[in-house]
Formats: sequence, structure tokens, C-alpha cells
Amino acid sequence: MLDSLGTARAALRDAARHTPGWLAIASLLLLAQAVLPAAQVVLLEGLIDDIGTDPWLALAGLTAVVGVMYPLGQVALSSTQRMALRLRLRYRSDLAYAAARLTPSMLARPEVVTDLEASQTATAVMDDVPGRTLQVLGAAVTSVMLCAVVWAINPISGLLVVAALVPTVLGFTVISQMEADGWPKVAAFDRRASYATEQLVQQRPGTELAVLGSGRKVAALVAAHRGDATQVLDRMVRKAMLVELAAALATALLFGGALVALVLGGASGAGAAAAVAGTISGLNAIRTCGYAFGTIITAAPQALIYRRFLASVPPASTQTVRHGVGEVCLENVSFTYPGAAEPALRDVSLRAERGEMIALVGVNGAGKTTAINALIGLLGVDAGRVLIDGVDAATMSEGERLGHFGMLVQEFGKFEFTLGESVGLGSPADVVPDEDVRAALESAEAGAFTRGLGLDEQLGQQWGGRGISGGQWQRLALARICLRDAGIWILDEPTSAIDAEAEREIFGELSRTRAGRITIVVSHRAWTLREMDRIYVIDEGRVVQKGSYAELFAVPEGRFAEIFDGQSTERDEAR
Ligand SMILES: Nc1ncnc2c1ncn2[C@@H]1O[C@H](COP(=O)(O)OP(=O)(O)OP(=O)(O)O)[C@@H](O)[C@H]1O
Repeated sequence: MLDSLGTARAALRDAARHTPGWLAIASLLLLAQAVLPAAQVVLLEGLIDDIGTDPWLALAGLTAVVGVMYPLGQVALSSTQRMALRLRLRYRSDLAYAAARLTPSMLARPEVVTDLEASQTATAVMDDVPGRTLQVLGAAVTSVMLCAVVWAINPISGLLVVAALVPTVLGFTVISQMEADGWPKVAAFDRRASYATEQLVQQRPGTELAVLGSGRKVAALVAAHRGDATQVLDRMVRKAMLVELAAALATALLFGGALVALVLGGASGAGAAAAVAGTISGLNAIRTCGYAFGTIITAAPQALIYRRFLASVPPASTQTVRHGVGEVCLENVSFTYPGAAEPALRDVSLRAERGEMIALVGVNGAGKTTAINALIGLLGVDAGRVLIDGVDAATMSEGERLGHFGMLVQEFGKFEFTLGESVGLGSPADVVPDEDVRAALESAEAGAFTRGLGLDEQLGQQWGGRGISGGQWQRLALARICLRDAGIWILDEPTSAIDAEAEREIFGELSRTRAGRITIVVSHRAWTLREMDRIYVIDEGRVVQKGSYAELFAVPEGRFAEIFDGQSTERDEAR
């Protein structure tokens, strides 16, 4: 109940801040609508009293009330809808900006992602709350005014008319509690169902599933998760229905009581007729109030998640890219994932200076990505330190630390915006000069296929734009890192989707331009390691070997030679 009141208050505050004009218009119209039932009672009583003498004034008044009732209701509804549209836009853009302020370590927490998704759903229902709140307030005004005019005819009836609000309010309070408990469960099932649905409807995974002929299995997962959500919703709706029925029965009894009190109270014929008409209008107002209140109650838990989420997001901070880093070290770093039996990193130390290219190699699951995540601060290490130019990175803010790095991850983004926008994302600056974008494209060996395109060329066929290959997408991702030009480049399998010729060119370019930065590469291809100043071989979370390409191949029983044994051409060449 308190949550619903808080939600209603916050929604009115938002409307006053972001759409004050429409809030004022909607409030006035709903207030005018709210006084009509009481005006009806007064005019009706006057009309019946004066029917034989001078009924014209009351008749004109009553005709005017009936005449404006319908259009007033319609215009009030349109005003609340226009208010809702403006608020929805505001809520959605506020959420987008909040999501943009999330740090990588926050995004790594599943509960943050769940809240982000629930907040997105919330924006679809929150916009309706100010209009519904005005309707509830209007119904309260209607009840109080009806109480006043019916009270003048029969005080007990007047009281009972207002008392009839109580079961509705109590009933919806109970429902509110049930929904607050149920919605988080529904959201969790919905999230899984939405994820599975995306795999079917998005072009790339959808096509992969269609080729495999396995889409049906994913559809079954969607159905199962939606089924679980429906079960929870179904239980909630069943209980709500029973509560609503009980509240409606109590309301009917109170109204019946008001009518009986009128009859037994000996009101005049005109007074009784007018009060009966008034109490029946009152019943309609309370029904509207119940529905509007129900909408607020349903929106309250979701709105609460939205507001809590927005409040939890740190304020915007502009990232400053650090270009010239002298040295970076991991010093005796150990880390165990929560719940894991074995550490993913055991006493790992590595070091690189400006101008050096180093590589991390190892079999799948050896700990390379974990070491990189420890380096950039995506996970808090259990022991050891990360030093950037001699400063313990743990003492830096997350934004400050990230400013030292440019990172190309294995699952790089394929941002289907314009070419200029997609590459421009490499820099946090709002405006990126076109020539910088072009230079970055050349450095990433993406010049040949983008030279004929304008930077305003839309990428992605689903938008009617240019379709490009997987390897070309990877070059655009690399172009972002070139554009960023941070002091430390981390390239996790940077050429995994790229053909051998372009791969050679990319590694040649990386080697030529290495002087001003530190380059850290994760690679499974032996020949790409030849240019490295040092290679760290990681196995089961430990650095088990380190040295140049030739030094490592010179130890036939070493782990490096074991891992790259199949790539013997390189081994021979190395010798
Ligand atoms: N989020 C996680 N929670 C628990 N364990 C994890 C998590 N991420 C990775 N691991 C485990 O930590 C170990 C190291 O994983 P890591 O991803 O660092 O390997 P990798 O060397 O990068 O492998 P690949 O070459 O396949 O990318 C593995 O045993 C892996 O299963």
C-alpha cells in the first residue's frame, strides 16, 4: 500500500516536472468531471421540487451537466494519454542514459542485468500512473462531494456512500501485497523466455538454429519459461479475483445500506430520488477508482525497481583515455570464481613496457581471459596487485582504470549504426573527426572495403543497410581500438574471423605501430606469436613458461611446444 502511494506521488512529481501543462489540463478536466455527480443530485432535487412551478433553470443546468459529461470524459482521457506519452519518452531515455553509465563490473553482476531488464518493462506501465492517480483523486472528490449533498438529505446515507470506498481500498491493498511478492518471480521467468526468444528472432542465431533444425527446441524453452510465468500470474489473478469479489460484495452492501437509510429516514420524494440517482453515480465513480487503483498497484513494484535501479547507477563521468602508459604489471595475482572448487589464477605475474608486444597463450580454460579481466579490473582479485605505471590500480576509480585500456574481446560488438558511428564508438569523445575514423579504418586493414563508402553509410541489412562479413565486422571492431589508441591494447583473438592474408597484414601493422603503446595479445595461432617480445604460457591458472617464440620452441618438452605441436611448420621455421 505504501509502495503504491509512493509510486503515485513520485509519478505526479515526474508529470509536474516533465509535462506540467498536460498535468494541469488533465487535473482540471478530471476535477470538473468529479463534481458532476454531486451537481446532478442538487439539480435533480431542484428539478423535482420545481417541476410544477419554475423548472427551467434546474432543467437547463441538468441538461448542461449531462451534455458535458461525455465530452469532458473523452477530453480528460486524451489529456492523460498525451501526458503518458511524454512521460514514457522521458522514462525510456532516462533509462538509456542510466544503462550507459553502468560500469563493466556492474554489468558483470546478474542481478544488475535483471534489474535493468525489469526497468525496461516498467517503462511500459509507469507512464499510466499519473493519469490513474488523478482518476483516484477524482473519485475521492466525487465521494466527498456526494457525501456532502446526500448528507444534507440523510446523514447516515452520506456516511455510507463514503464508507463504500473502504472495501475497495482494503481489497486493493491486499492485492498490492500479493503482486509485490509475485512480480519478481514473473520477471525472472520472463527474462529467460525473452533471452530464448531473441535467439529465435535475431537474424544470426535464428539462422544458425534454422540451419541446425533445432529452433523447435528453443521454442519449447520459451514456452516452458512463459508457462512458469503464467502459472505465477494465474495464481495471482485467481487470488485477486476472490479479493475483488469480496470487496465488491461489501461495497454493494454499504450502498444498499445507504439506500435503505434514505427510505427509512423519511427523506422527501425529491430528496430520496435525487440521492438514489447520486449514490448510483457514486458506485460508478468507485468502480473507476478501483480499476485505476489496481493499475497503480500493478505498476508499483515495477516502478519501484525502475526508481531503485536509476538511483543505484553512479553519476555520469567522462572517461579520459590515457595514451602513454610506461609499464603494466600483474604481481602474484590469485583469483577463485565464487563457488568454484579450483582457483582460476594462481600467483600469476606478468609485465609489459611501452613498445612491447606480449602474448598470453594456453589451452581453453587455462585462465587467459580471467588474467585479462583481473588486469582491467572486471573482477576483484583475492591476492596480488595490478600496477599501472607503478600505481596500484585498486586505488583508481573504475573509469580512471578503464581509460588506460583499449580492448578487443572475442565476442566483439557488431554495432549496426552508420559506419562513422560504429567506429566512432571507440572514443568516448562526443565528436570524432572523420579523418581519425578513416585513419583507424586503414590501420585495422578495413580501408579496402570501406574506402568507397561514406561514413554515413548504414550498416546491417535489417535496416536496409550494407551487409558485411564476419571478418569485416572484426576489422571494424579493431578500428575502434585503433581510434581509441589507449596506452594499453588488449587484443583477445583479434583475427579469429579474419583470413590469413589480412591477418598477416594486421599483425604487421600492429608490430610497426607498437612503439607508443603496450600490446597484449591472446592468440591460439603460433605464427602470430613470432613478433612478440615475450610469451606467457598459462596452464591451469599458472604461468608455467615465459620467453620469446624461439626460446619457447627450443624446449621440446615445454608446455608451449606441447600446445603448438600440431603447428609444426612454425616450429620448423622458428628453428
Ligand atoms: N564466470 C565464471 N565463473 C566460474 N568459473 C569461471 C567463470 N569464467 C571462467 N571460469 C573458469 O575459470 C577457468 C579459466 O577460464 P578463462 O575464461 O580464463 O579461460 P581462457 O584461458 O580464457 O579460455 P579460452 O581459451 O577458452 O577463452 C576455467 O576453468 C573456466 O571454466
